[in-house]
Amino acid sequence: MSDVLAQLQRVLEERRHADPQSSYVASLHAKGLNKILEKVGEESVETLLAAKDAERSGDTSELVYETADLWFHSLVMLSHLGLSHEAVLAELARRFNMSGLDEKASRQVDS
Ligand SMILES: N=c1c2ncn([C@@H]3O[C@H](COP(=O)(O)OP(=O)(O)OP(=O)(O)O)[C@@H](O)[C@H]3O)c2ncn1[C@@H]1O[C@H](COP(=O)(O)O)[C@@H](O)[C@H]1O
Repeated sequence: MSDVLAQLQRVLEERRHADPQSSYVASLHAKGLNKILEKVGEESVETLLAAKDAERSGDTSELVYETADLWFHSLVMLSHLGLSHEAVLAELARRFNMSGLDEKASRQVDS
């Protein structure tokens, strides 16, 4: 499973130059950043609503589905701007062993 993101990244890169008529990802690239951001926003809201439903019902299947949509559209956004999931994974790795509370406190001292 760990190379799912790498495989998807390769497809997303190929789609940057593909025919928009033949590919959903290519059609998003062709429509431009605002359309991609609109989809990221839509999928964010759908994920929030699915999380509330999951808490209420105990059924998490819709939450997994919507989170996959959100991750997918976020990856399209990064790809559109010449970035990949690797930049995000590197940032998460950089944060290993860094308490979120300590990180927040260090920002408050800086500002
Ligand atoms: N993982 C995905 C993936 N997840 C979600 N989606 C699409 O994202 C869209 C989600 O938007 P909505 O739920 O809002 O559905 P919609 O109403 O059809 O969307 P809009 O018309 O409002 O834009 C749907 O069209 C889904 O099919 C995806 N489309 C593609 N991929 C991956 O990207 C690869 C390349 O896809 P193509 O570019 O289509 O070949 C595929 O092989 C997959 O691996």
